[in-house]
Amino acid sequence: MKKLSCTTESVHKTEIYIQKGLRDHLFELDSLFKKYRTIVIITDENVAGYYLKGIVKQFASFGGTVRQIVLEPGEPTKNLGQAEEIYYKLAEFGVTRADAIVALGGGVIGDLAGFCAATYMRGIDLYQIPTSLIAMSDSAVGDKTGVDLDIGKNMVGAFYPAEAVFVDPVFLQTLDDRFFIDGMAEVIKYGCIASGKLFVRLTGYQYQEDLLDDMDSVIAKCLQIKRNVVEEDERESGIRRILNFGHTIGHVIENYFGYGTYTHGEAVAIGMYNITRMSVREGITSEEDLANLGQILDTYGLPRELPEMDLDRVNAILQNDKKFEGDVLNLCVMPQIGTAEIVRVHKNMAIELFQAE
Ligand SMILES: O=C(O)C(=O)C[C@@H](O)[C@H](O)[C@H](O)COP(=O)(O)O
Ligand SMILES: [Zn+2]
Repeated sequence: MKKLSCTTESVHKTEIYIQKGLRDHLFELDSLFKKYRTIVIITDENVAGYYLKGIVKQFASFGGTVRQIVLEPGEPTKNLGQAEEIYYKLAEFGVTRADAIVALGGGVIGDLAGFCAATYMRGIDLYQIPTSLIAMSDSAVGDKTGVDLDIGKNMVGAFYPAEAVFVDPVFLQTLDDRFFIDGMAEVIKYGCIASGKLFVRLTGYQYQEDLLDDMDSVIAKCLQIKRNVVEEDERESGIRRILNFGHTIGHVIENYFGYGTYTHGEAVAIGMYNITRMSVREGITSEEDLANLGQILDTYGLPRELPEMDLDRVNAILQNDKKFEGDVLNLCVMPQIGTAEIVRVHKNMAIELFQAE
């Protein structure tokens, strides 16, 4: 037998910059960007209306060609057909492996543009400029890219690190209220799974303006937690599963009602509350912590009651969850606010998550 080993250069450093007003100072980052002949900015119509012109101008100052791809907003855009259209556009623009994609938008744009960056010519450089709270506090960091299939959320994708992520909370000033609240579900998730202090802090804001004022440090806390988890387990074979608190139920709801009917955050909020209801029944979590979780979801205007669903259809969707290991589903529960634990549930029992007590 001949034996070879192949060690690849898979360790990658993503720089994460968090600063109010950063979006007006991108032109100062010439050391990062002047090496690209072409930079393609992928965004959606809503974000383009507010910001594209200003951002293009700054990227143009690096001397290369700046191209734009503007997509319809919303989760239904995150599909393989759309990715294929993007590949053809990139080819038409003459994009090579020496060029870069900038994802300017929320979670949908970040996941889709990231997936195209990961797969076009087997990978070109990617930068993320998140403009929604969900993307700033969660999805733009951690290397997950992907698209939805009819049978499940994020079913096709790649772990693909960005070169850098630029977080500017000032973008949130133009974010629709429903999507601000949507992002708060992920922020609350970080309090639930890893920081009781963050959870308590989030209960203390009287007005949205106060929270917005503090947003750079709230986001920094979420991303610090996420960074620590992802550094330990990028490919989700262990601790990274805690980031999926509320997501097994959440992904089923998003898929069941059609992507975009419930926002991701709304579905995750229902998921966090109902998995916790189950863990109270199992004696893992106290009634008091469930009540505190319910209270904070109410305060931020997030839903928590399971909508009525046909259990056979639910079960069919549930079986495509990515947290299955063979017949066993790994579920994140919250023993106490600020802590997380993975419990293993057989696939025949998983449907109980959706059953009234
Ligand atoms: O980054 C992660 O890992 C997360 O679980 C964060 C989630 O908030 C995010 O929605 C993620 O995209 C879900 O991942 P998936 O693998 O369950 O599709
Ligand atoms: Zn999520």
